[in-house]
Amino acid sequence: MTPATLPTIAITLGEPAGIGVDIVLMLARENFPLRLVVIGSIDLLRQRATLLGIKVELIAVTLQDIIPPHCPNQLFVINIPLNAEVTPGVLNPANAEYVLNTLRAAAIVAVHGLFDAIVTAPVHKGIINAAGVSFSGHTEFFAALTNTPQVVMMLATGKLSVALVTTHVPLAQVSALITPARLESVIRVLYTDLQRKFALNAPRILVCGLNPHAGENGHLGREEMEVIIPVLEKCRAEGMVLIGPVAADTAFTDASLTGIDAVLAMYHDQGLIPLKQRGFGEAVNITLGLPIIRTSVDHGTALELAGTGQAKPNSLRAALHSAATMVLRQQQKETRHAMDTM
Ligand SMILES: NC(=O)c1ccc[n+]([C@@H]2O[C@H](COP(=O)([O-])OP(=O)(O)OC[C@H]3O[C@@H](n4cnc5c(N)ncnc54)[C@H](O)[C@@H]3O)[C@@H](O)[C@H]2O)c1
Ligand SMILES: N[C@H](C(=O)O)[C@H](O)COP(=O)(O)O
Repeated sequence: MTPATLPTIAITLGEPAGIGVDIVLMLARENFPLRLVVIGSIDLLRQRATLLGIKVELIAVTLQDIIPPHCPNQLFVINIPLNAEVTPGVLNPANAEYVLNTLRAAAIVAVHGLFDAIVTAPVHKGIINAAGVSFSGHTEFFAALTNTPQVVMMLATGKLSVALVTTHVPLAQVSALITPARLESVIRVLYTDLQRKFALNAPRILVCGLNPHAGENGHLGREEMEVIIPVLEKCRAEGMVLIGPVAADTAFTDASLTGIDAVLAMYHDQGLIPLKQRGFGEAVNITLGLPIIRTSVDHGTALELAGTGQAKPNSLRAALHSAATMVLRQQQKETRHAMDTM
């Protein structure tokens, strides 16, 4: 790979009192073939680097600057100033707007093609809401910012990829949200992005039921018969390979997962408990359906570890790698397309 084709990736620091800052600094020590730009507070990076004893050169850049390939112990930073001083581990609603500003800046640069992808460090949903801003997650925030009607949250580790029909909603609302229209559009986004972003020509998707034993023919719940089965039949008629709805309790056994490219779970914990059981700390969160490439870590802000040096950067490393792979795949596809049309 020549330097000219290296992906340029923007990485947001997330909640300033959390471990996002720590793991970005830890990763900066490593060598990887990318151009990396951190979007966040340069003062915060400096203070946390001192606390952790990490020697790193922090270089402020603007959108006009050309970003060189990453060198260990060096970070290029688009500085977004904090609103208040930060104590590691201590949340402060005064910095909620700072966090949102980093996300807005990242989305803008990615949408305008200045950077190839965004990787996000974890934010604290509760403190943003406590500051008076309704916020349920990056997934929904980036969907709204980019006017994307349907996005899909998918987490992946090793050979297991799990996508969700509903995301950050109270459990009591899940059933009402599983409508034929939502399920069909989630399946279409998942299917298309598995093809586009993961180079799977004919993805095989295992679909979980909502109820115990996938409803037991309507005796334990009717969502399978009234919503899930009709939608699967409609999509199958177009050639999609959709298996299910299967009982979710055995959907994640090795036998059930054989030959499966992704599992579609009906709600957050149905899918993410087995996924994180398998690979917590190593998995990647990918937002499908967006006009930009966005990945993230599989963990939260771990406030108790901020500034201690105990946080592990593995999921962040995996998120960077996954974003870079998708960028390179897209570049190759565009090159092939350009050559085909010459
Ligand atoms: N991508 C994101 O922005 C994201 C993802 C998940 C959770 N969150 C948010 O994070 C906040 C805290 O969530 P939580 O407490 O449920 O989960 P958490 O992931 O922060 O912590 C769960 C456990 O895992 C440990 N842990 C987490 N990351 C680690 C790492 N990199 N290295 C070592 N140990 C690690 C923590 O110490 C804790 O014991 C919540 O506001 C939640 O919404 C954000
Ligand atoms: N649901 C995710 C998880 O459990 O890892 C997490 O909350 C992050 O979601 P966003 O990427 O939407 O912030």
